[in-house]
Amino acid sequence: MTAHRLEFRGISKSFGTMTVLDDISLTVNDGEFVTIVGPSGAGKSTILRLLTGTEKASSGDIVFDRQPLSESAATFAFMPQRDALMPWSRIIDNATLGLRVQGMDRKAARAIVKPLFEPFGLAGFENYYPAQLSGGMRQRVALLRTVVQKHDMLLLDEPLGALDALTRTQMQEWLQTMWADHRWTALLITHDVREAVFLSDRIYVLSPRPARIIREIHVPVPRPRKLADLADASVRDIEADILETLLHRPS
Ligand SMILES: Nc1ncnc2c1ncn2[C@@H]1O[C@H](COP(=O)(O)OP(=O)(O)OP(=O)(O)O)[C@@H](O)[C@H]1O
Repeated sequence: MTAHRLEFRGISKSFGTMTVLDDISLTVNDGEFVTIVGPSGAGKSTILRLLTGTEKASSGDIVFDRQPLSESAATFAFMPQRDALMPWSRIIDNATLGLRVQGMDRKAARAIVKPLFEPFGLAGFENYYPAQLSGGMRQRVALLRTVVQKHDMLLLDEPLGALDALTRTQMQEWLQTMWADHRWTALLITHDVREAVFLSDRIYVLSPRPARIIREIHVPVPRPRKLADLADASVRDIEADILETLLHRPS
């Protein structure tokens, strides 16, 4: 039987008279990479804010490991679109920040983070400052800071959105490899359909606001994936299908 970690059951959310989310039901299974794609302003970030506790649903239930989220001890590691690194702190201190906030002392936090500098392509940059790193490297620091935190699920809000196209593509390939190695349970939000197809096991497509789920698409491409897989006809069909849904949404 599939192990759902996260379930949204009929979630709606309004701000005043404006309905943003309308009867959203979705699941994320253990070790699964799920992506939500949708038009700008549809309500994608609001979905993540319901999980981080910044917003509350107007109706419906959020369940984590079969418990209401409000009663569960689930922890989410959240990575925002901007890297949000502290410019005055060295990379090692930025990378350990999440662990320090969770109460770990500096030595223990460094011991966890340091071995990951190599696989994250950051070896030798421990004592640099964020301004001395490229955009792609800064995003890797932000992701490193996110994944080392004690978490049940990663929440990624357009984590590559601020990068140029080439760096973004390189980061997608790198992120895919990292995910294949670690199998974090992950919920990604993106506008980028190719990115969604390349990274995900499953994709939910949202309508414009008020956001409803209008498609759920499985991506049956074996892992590990290579960028060349995107050229495969079956993958291009999935991408075209999602774009068609977004552009000419069925009622
Ligand atoms: N706290 C709030 N109060 C009032 N309106 C809000 C609030 N938070 C979000 N909204 C509105 O809800 C809608 C959805 O916002 P949200 O940020 O979830 O969209 P999004 O799909 O993530 O957008 P984008 O892709 O452009 O980042 C927007 O119209 C936004 O203005």
